[in-house]
This record gives sequence, C-alpha cells and structure tokens, in this order.
Amino acid sequence: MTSTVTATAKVPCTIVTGFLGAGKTSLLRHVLTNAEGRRLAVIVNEFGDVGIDGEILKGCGVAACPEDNIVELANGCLCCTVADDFIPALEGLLAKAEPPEHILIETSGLALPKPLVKAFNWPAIASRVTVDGVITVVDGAATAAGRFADDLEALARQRAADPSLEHDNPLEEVFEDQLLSADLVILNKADLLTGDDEARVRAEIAHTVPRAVKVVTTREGVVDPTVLLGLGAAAESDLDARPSHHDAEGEHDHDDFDTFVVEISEQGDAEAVIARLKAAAEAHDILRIKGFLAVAGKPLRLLVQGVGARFQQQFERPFRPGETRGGRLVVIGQKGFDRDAVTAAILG
Ligand SMILES: Nc1nc2c(ncn2[C@@H]2O[C@H](COP(=O)(O)OP(=O)(O)OP(=O)(O)O)[C@@H](O)[C@H]2O)c(=O)[nH]1
Repeated sequence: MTSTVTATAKVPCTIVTGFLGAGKTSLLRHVLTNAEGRRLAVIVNEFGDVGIDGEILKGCGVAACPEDNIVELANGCLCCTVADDFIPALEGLLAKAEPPEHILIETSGLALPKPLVKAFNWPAIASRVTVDGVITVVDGAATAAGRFADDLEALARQRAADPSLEHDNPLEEVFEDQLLSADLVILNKADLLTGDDEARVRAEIAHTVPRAVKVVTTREGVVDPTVLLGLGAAAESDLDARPSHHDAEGEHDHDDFDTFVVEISEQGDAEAVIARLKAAAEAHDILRIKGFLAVAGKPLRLLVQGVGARFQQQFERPFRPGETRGGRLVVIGQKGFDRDAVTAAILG
C-alpha cells in the first residue's frame, strides 16, 4: 500500500460495523497485521467495560499501529455518544505528531452506523476526515440459521409482495440498518456455511441492500486490506442513499437489548465453566458472551468468546501485577432475559 495523504487531504476513515460476534475484530486484526507500513489507528467501541476487543488488537503488536493509536471507547454506544466520546477521540488521533494515514473505527455490534457517518459532517472534523467506506461484516452462520429473520424465505416472499414491509424484530432492525449503510459487505464465517447457505445469505443481503454493493466471502475476516481500504466512498456526503429504520427518531436507545458483567472467581476447571456458559446461552437465548477467566495454576488469562451457543477459548496475556486474579464476562441478550438466572447458571 502507498500513502496518499498530503498536508491538505482529509484522512480516510473506515467504519467497520456488523452484528455482535460477526467478526469485526478478527477483520481488523488481519488489516493491522497486513498494514504494509501504512500508519494506522483504531477506534474501538464495545459494550460493557471488559475491553476485550482493544486487548486483542493491542495484542497484534504491530509497529504500524502502536498501542497508543488504539483508542477504546467502552462508554456505551458510539452512535449515541458522538459529541462526548467519538469526536474527541478522533481529534486526539489527528493531533498526534505523526497523525495516522488511515483510521479504522469498529462499532459495537449493536450500534447503528448511520449516526456515526453523519458525525463526519460536524464542523469540528468535517474538513479533516472523510468516511472512506462503511464495511459491514455479516455472520454467515447466524444469518443462514435465521437469526435475523424468523423465516428468511417467508420474509423474502412477503417483501416481494410489499417492499415497504416493516417488522418489529429488534435483531433484524439492527442487522438491516448495518447493511443499509454498507459500501462493502464481508460475508464471514465461510467455514460454517454448508450446502446452499452462502447463496441464500447472499440473496438475503441483496434483498436488504438497495444499492449495488459488493459482497466478499471470508473466513476469520481474512481479506486483502487493499480490498477494504481506499474505497473513496465519502459516505458522509451520501447519507440519503443509506436509509435507516431509525431515520425518524434521531438517536436510538438500545432499549431492546440488555448487557451486564458477571464477575467469576478463579476456577479450577475451565472446561466446566465453558460447558455452563454453553448451557446458559442455549437456555436463555443469549446473543454474546465475552471476557476472560482466571484458571488455577495458569499465569495467563483465558479469553472466552461465545456467539450464541458457539464458544471459543484461548490463553491470552498474563495477569498484570496488581490485577486481581479473577474473571469477568460481558453477557448481552435481548431485553427481558433473567439476569439472576443467567448469573446463577454461569456461576454454577
Ligand atoms: N468459525 C468461525 N469463527 C469465527 C470466524 N470469524 C470470527 N470467528 C469467531 O467468532 C467470534 C467473534 O469474533 P470477533 O471478531 O470478536 O467478532 P466481533 O464482530 O468483533 O464481535 P463483537 O465486537 O463482540 O460484536 C470469535 O470467537 C472469533 O474467533 C470465522 O470465519 N469462522
């Protein structure tokens, strides 16, 4: 990649959006480790204050993106805290002695990208940055399983009959809003797609996105960064082409979802905890669990990631001096799930 930034050019920013657990952090990790000398920065927003995504990205240890250039905004949802969090974070990066040549912004999995795109028109930053593109990462497996529509085929039939069809499934609204803003769609988790899944999911994406948007299928977000960066979309000047379910309301308030943190003491048997997490995710329709555990006799934290009832775990970094040897897990579900029952199921 070559640098295209001059003293007067706007710094290009790529917004990476996509539902909880779709593979946004995996994609960013791949971009950071394949930056080929381009000076990058990342703003990462996540729910809960456990800060897993920031840790994963800092763990890349890439010279092109030093830890200082990775800014974590854990305080709620980026699309609702633009003035307080996002603009100052962006200004901080631009004020650096060596400002980044390209800024990557990972939204939380429940964020609507459009308010964030709009923020690029704020006078404080409008002359200095532009949205190079909105990249929407889609969880192929979850979409194929009908996570975002009760019955994909029935929905497609209904839409064919009535294109203005509205629905009140909050998961589907977030999923669709994220697609409606896209300049490029990454159809991730190819390894979990079987039979005609990919064709069905591509058809669902094509139904949802009104514009001609390219869809690239990936595994673990592995795609050449030159495909992702340099789209030149200037999305902030093109808001009308990006309809949203929330256009009429301005801000949205995440009332449909519930997030909390479970503290869990050091554990002797990590496998038993993972089994309880899986059982809890299945029994309580949990959307996402992520965080870390302290395992007796192990100096490293065990990073735990669950998307629906599918879990992955790996040892990550050592506990730092002064850090309590205990675990913390962020749990995200739809409003109305029983926190006490979920906590009891996890703690056993
Ligand atoms: N099987 C499979 N798992 C994947 C793939 N990509 C990512 N994952 C796993 O899915 C989980 C979530 O991936 P992330 O990259 O953290 O997803 P995210 O969109 O950043 O998640 P949130 O920030 O919590 O919304 C992790 O356990 C990943 O290892 C893939 O292509 N195939």
